Amino acid sequence: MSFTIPPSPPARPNRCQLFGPGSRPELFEKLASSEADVINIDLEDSVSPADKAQARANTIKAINEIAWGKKTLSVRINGLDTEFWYKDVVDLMEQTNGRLDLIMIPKAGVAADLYAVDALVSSIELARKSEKRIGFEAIIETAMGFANVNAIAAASKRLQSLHLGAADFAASMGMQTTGIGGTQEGYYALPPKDAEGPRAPAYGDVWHSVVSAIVAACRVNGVLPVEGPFGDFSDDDGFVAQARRVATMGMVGKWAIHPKQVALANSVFTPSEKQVTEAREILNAMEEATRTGQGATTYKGRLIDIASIKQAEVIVKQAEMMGV
Ligand SMILES: CCC(=O)SCCNC(=O)CCNC(=O)[C@H](O)C(C)(C)COP(=O)(O)OP(=O)(O)OC[C@H]1O[C@@H](n2cnc3c(N)ncnc32)[C@H](O)[C@@H]1OP(=O)(O)O
Ligand SMILES: O=CC(=O)O
Ligand SMILES: [Mg+2]
Repeated sequence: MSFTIPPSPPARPNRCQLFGPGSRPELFEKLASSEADVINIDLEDSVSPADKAQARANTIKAINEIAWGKKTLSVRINGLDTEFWYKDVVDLMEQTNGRLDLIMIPKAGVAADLYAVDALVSSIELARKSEKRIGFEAIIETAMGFANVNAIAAASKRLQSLHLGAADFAASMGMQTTGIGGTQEGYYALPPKDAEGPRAPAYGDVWHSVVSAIVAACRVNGVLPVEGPFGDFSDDDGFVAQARRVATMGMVGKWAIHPKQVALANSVFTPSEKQVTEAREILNAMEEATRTGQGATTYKGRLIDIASIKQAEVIVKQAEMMGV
């Protein structure tokens, strides 16, 4: 271990974040009664420019009037290149009753984007003598955000989670696709021309490098790494495959852009009984090994050692936090 110990991320479940446009108030009660851990009311790209002011007013009313229970409540503000964002922040903070938990900053490109929002939020909190400190979420969804992900992850003490926004990311990177998340038709390799057997395409994971960069930046800075949208809500298997891939890579949750995706995300990001049992058995086996002076032993025919304790603890801690 380095002499520098990374901070721990917030200890709250973040398996699924359900989004709904601020311009569709008929959805708000449905967001509140869903099984998602986090609710994101959107003022950005799901709201047309003509509806921005009304969506903001709807959102403020909903924060104040709806019973959100134990949910983490977040609002995605407009980008820092727009005329809307400052008023999103000011009105949300001045006109709500303290129930708002997080502000989500889209298209974060440089650390100073978070600094700017932090300065505004801090000033409003000071003026209002507010005891609660609003947290931030930020989306990595541009080439610039990808290039600066480590600085962004370290930019503000308010930052609680970093997200991959596949749609804007694809556009910003000039990727040849209109698909939002998941396996992309053009990203495949073929076996060599003279290899034996059928020449079936093997699809690769086009999001792998940015997911990996986000996870590492988050883990260094005590921030939760979260996967963004999967646009084709008719494809449950595709959603689950994408979610399982990023869960295996270290992400803790995924967005739902339709209510049918909530249970899918919750099932992937809640450790299964089998995983938890296995993790506990590994911890027991290592306890026994330590008692007999061994650093390494075998479990189900495979090597486990002191590093296995840390791996197993990740799963046990997740399970304890989620009450499973
Ligand atoms: C892509 C990049 C991004 O930035 S993603 C993040 C921003 N986007 C969003 O917030 C979009 C969120 N989703 C939506 O607006 C809608 O789900 C879309 C995809 C447009 C589909 O809406 P709609 O045609 O009403 O769906 P549906 O008829 O299949 O609905 C079935 C029942 O579920 C409800 N529903 C729908 N969407 C939500 C939602 N987001 N949250 C909660 N409930 C939702 C519908 O009202 C409908 O309910 P009921 O069965 O009539 O009672
Ligand atoms: O904001 C999300 C995205 O995919 O773009
Ligand atoms: Mg986006």
